[in-house]
Amino acid sequence: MDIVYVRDLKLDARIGIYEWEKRIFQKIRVDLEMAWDNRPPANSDNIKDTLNYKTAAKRVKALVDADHYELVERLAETIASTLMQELQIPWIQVTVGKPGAVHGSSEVGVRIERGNRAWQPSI
Ligand SMILES: Nc1nc2c(c(=O)[nH]1)N=C([C@H](O)[C@@H](O)CO)CN2
Repeated sequence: MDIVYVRDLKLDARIGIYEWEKRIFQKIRVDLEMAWDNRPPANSDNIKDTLNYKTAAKRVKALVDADHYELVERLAETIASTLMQELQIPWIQVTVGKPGAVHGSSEVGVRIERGNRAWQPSI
C-alpha cells in the first residue's frame, strides 16, 4: 500500500477538559498516514493525480482552528472522518499528541486508524 504522509504538524489548539484549558492555546502535534495509489502521479507528474499533502495539512489546521475540543479523541476522529470524506482516502492513521500535558512525559495522545487497512488500488 502506498502512503502519503504529514509528519510533526505543529499547531496551536484550544483543547482540554479543564476550565483553564478552555482559555488558552496549547501546542499539539499531528501525524497523518494516508493510503493512496502513488503510481498515477508518478506516471503523469501532475499534482492533480496526487493526494496533496499540503491540502490535507491545511484542512487539519482549519479543523483545529474551528472549535474547542475537550478530548484529543474527538479531534483525531474529526480529522480522520473529514479527510477521508473530502479527499476520498480509503485508509488513514491519525496521531494527535499533546506535548507537555503530563509531567515527566514528552508527549501524550492518541493514534487511530480508520478505513480499510487492506485496501489495494485496482491495477
Ligand atoms: N485519553 C485522554 N486522556 C486525557 C485527555 C484526553 O483528551 N484524552 N485530556 C486530558 C486533559 O485535557 C489534559 O491533557 C490536561 O493536562 C487528560 N487526560
